[in-house]
Amino acid sequence: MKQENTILNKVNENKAVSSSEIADNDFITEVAAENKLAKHAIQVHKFGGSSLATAKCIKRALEIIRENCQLNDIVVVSANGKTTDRLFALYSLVERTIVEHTIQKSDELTQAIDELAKEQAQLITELLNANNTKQLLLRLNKDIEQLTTWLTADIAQHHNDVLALGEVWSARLLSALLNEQVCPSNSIDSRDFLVIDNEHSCVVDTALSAAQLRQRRQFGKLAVITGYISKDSRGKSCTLGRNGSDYSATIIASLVAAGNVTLWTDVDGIYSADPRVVPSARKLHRLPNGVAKELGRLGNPVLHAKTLLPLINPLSEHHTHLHVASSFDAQVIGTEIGKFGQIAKQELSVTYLNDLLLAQSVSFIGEAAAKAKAEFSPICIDNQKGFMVITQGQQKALSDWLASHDVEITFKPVAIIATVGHRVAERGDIRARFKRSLKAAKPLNLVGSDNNHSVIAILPEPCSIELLNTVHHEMTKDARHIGLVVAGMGNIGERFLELLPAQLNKVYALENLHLVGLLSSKKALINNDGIDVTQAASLFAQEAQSYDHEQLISWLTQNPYDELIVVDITPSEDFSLLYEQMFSLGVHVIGANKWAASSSTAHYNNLVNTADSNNSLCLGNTTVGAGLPINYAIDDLRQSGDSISELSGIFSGTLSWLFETYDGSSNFSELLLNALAQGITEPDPREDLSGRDVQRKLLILARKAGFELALEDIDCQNLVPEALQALSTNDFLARASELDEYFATALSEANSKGACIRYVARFQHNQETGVSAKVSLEVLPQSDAFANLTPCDNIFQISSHWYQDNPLIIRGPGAGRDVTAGGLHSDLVKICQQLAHKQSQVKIKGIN
Ligand SMILES: NC(=O)C1=CN([C@@H]2O[C@H](COP(=O)(O)OP(=O)(O)OC[C@H]3O[C@@H](n4cnc5c(N)ncnc54)[C@H](O)[C@@H]3O)[C@@H](O)[C@H]2O)C=CC1
Ligand SMILES: N[C@@H](CC=O)C(=O)O
Repeated sequence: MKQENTILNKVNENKAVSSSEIADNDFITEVAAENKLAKHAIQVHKFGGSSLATAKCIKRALEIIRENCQLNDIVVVSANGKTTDRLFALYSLVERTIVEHTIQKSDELTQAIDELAKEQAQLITELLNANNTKQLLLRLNKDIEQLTTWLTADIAQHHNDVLALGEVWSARLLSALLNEQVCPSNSIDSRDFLVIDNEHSCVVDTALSAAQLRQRRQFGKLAVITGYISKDSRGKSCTLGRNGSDYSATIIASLVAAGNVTLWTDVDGIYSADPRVVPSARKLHRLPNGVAKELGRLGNPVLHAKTLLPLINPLSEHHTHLHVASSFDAQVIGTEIGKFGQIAKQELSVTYLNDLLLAQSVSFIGEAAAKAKAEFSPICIDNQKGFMVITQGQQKALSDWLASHDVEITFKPVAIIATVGHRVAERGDIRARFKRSLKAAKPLNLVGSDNNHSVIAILPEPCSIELLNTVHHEMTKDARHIGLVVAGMGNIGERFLELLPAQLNKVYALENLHLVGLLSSKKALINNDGIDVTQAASLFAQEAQSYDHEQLISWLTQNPYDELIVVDITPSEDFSLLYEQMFSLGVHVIGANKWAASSSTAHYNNLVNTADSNNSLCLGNTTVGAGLPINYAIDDLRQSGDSISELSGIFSGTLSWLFETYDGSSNFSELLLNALAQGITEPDPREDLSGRDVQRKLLILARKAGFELALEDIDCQNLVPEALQALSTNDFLARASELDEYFATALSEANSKGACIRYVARFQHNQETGVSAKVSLEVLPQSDAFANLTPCDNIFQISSHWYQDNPLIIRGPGAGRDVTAGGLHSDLVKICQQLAHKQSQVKIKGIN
């Protein structure tokens, strides 16, 4: 942020521009719209041709700009839709006309120019108000006259001037529309500042270009700059070649040291293989710079190696992140390219190139190979075996070059398929897996790239879609990255985190799980590169920052993982109210928190439906019985076709401990404080004593058993006297001795009958009488199954169609740090196992 501010100041210092320059470069509308832009960080946004193809697309781009830009940002545009192709076609037509001397072709030319002009005019009239339409149509007519002159009089001189018109029109139109509807804006022709040495090497004169750009930008106006074009030092128009607009955007970003470049395009990110032909391709949310560059070099359809060049400067302190996002669905998170840590470095992808040549010569062996490499930048080279792989377009130049050295060369048609990832060529396991997956294709050779970010297999035949799918499957089958966020770092949360490192080491299903977020009620530590699990608590203590729920949801929306699991170990109703948003984002939730599962019927049903419709998984086994498998047992009976008629037992570890231990020898309140200190009560022990905790648990189990019930349908005996109910937790604890008399009396009355007191939950369903449910203090004979538990144990008794005469009983510790944290880990493993079988769903707007 600091850096961005510095740059803004520099731009402002240099804002002195002569009035004639403004008039030349600025489209002035009668009243500029007041600034309605939302964000505040320097960014470059580039819109590709498909994102500006129609009036509808342009309006969508306008919306994206409104939501994502500030005035000092820069918008770079390609020509609208297929305008550049049409300009190319015009040029070729003229060339043919000249060669063939045909009059007929010149009619065709006039018609083609008319069509092009009409198309532009239509965009202008559809989008702009009457006055701006008039002005832009006048300028378009002038350009068309100029185009006709170039094409008919001096064509050879003006090849690039002709091609440049597409971007000029596009920038002018978007800038005018912004002026009308969003913010003050000016369009800039990049030939007015961007200077390169020549079209072939495209080396930018950085100092001159940056200085000229500073002069062209106007303070308080959003600059819309033409992509694709530039000029050489003699002032001649140049283009930046295929996908030149992306390259323009990154050059411009480097000139202004922008923090971000977003390429708004028709696909929603970079995938682990071309998703048009590999249905199981996964979106790569974060790609390290070097890996992205290698992908571009080896045929990725979205990325081009040149695009990344201006952003990768190992000597520079400044790092610009590149995003690829879909202008057709701006809410979908795309791919971010930049400097990332370990998780992003584990990503693997597969790419291929057909129609290549394997060139063999002694000139490619040993030290001599270096010259050939410098001259031709081959796709790969093996200087031991003396071959390199080049494009067909390089064949003639390479033959000529070797002929001049009087050396022989042979060429053989080949294709390549490569696995790309951070330093994969150094990893024996990946090479071996890649080799195995290629067995049927009989590769001629396997070569590691110079930067080690790819292993390239040279194929004797073109790479088939089938082979691409097979290799992709093998290389990425276990590569789903799962992010883990832990909310609540109290009694149970702390233990959960202590157990995490060992779990990650020994449980295979957790292989791709990364701890990425820790939350308490006030602070959050989020790290997309992963939090060291062995130091989670201390890192949280040192680095966590204040946050609010809006920020949390915004991060959850943008999270870069294939799957995200939130483990809710809070007692907070507020936090449980976020579940619906989490589910609608496809986030999975594991809860020890009972609020959501025992909320109102409408809210609960809505949560279940939202989770279902978004394929979100939700497990909450520890909400009842801590680690005991009671939720699972009920689920299993129900899913297997059994029907449950009765559920009863001791559902509270706290109350079990208290009543099993309480024999009158010490005060009830002393035991209560003792239980609190052991961590077996709820954070506020009145949640236990009021019966509410047991009431919630009975509701959760009854719902699991398939009954539609609400909390109010369960009678609940509150053991907290009215006078203590409304106090703060601390005040309640200070006055806990006021509980003693009631329990002393209840105990002595029960004992006088040879009985004991226990807090019992009972649910019954009967065809005739319907449902009855209550939680209360009962006097039980000492021989009762619920009367003789180890303190803190829970007991669950289930009667069902299958368990009629002899009920199913589950008994064991129902509260406590270890068993609850263990139960949460068990849920975590289950979710990860289920996610391992989940197919990723590829979403590509604009392609399918
Ligand atoms: N203690 C036990 O044996 C069992 C507890 N549970 C449940 O586990 C949960 C946690 O219990 P304990 O660890 O004993 O509580 P605790 O009070 O020791 O810890 C709760 C933690 O949650 C955090 N927190 C509170 N509100 C939050 C919010 N809105 N966002 C993020 N963090 C928030 C607090 O900062 C605190 O670190 C409770 O819901 C409890 O019912 C479930 C089964 C057994
Ligand atoms: N206080 C609860 C803890 C778990 O939910 C209990 O006693 O069971």
